[in-house]
Amino acid sequence: MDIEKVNSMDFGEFVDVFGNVIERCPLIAAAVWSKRPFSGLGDLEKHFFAFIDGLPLSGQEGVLRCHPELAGRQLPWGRLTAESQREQSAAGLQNLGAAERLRFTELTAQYRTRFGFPFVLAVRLSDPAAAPRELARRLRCPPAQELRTALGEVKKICHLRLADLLGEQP
Ligand SMILES: NC(=O)NC1=NC(=O)NC1=O
Repeated sequence: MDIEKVNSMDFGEFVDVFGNVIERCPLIAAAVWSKRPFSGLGDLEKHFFAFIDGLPLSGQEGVLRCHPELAGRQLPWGRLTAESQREQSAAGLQNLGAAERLRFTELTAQYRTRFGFPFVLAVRLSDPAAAPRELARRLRCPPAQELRTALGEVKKICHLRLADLLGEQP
């Protein structure tokens, strides 16, 4: 899809297409539509990122809370969004060994207890085997720093999903 097609979309079409580039946050696409016309992928994602950056802390935490747990209970039951299902399956998280999955589950529970939102990682850009180590590392970060890190991962996921939709190299 080229940027001219994006700029020609009415509100409903735009939200249908871009409503899940930020996981389960169609409101962000609904707001970004007003910023058209876009000059390209970079301009489009700049507006998605700006919306997130402009949210109050409660809103930024809310965006993170809209993300499914990594390799969580939802994965085998297919209750993830199509994008998350694709990303998490491709990352091979469901292939974690029993011991790894148990450690990962324990760490994600500790993470959510400490920060109040799920551990978010752009799995397409990470080595899934390193995910438990990355989770253990981030678990020790100060909350304000971890919020910024987690939102950075949301932006990476957004970039990848936008690149897919526009048929561009991520
Ligand atoms: N909690 C998460 O990190 N979720 C996800 N990361 C991805 O790359 N896709 C997801 O669904």
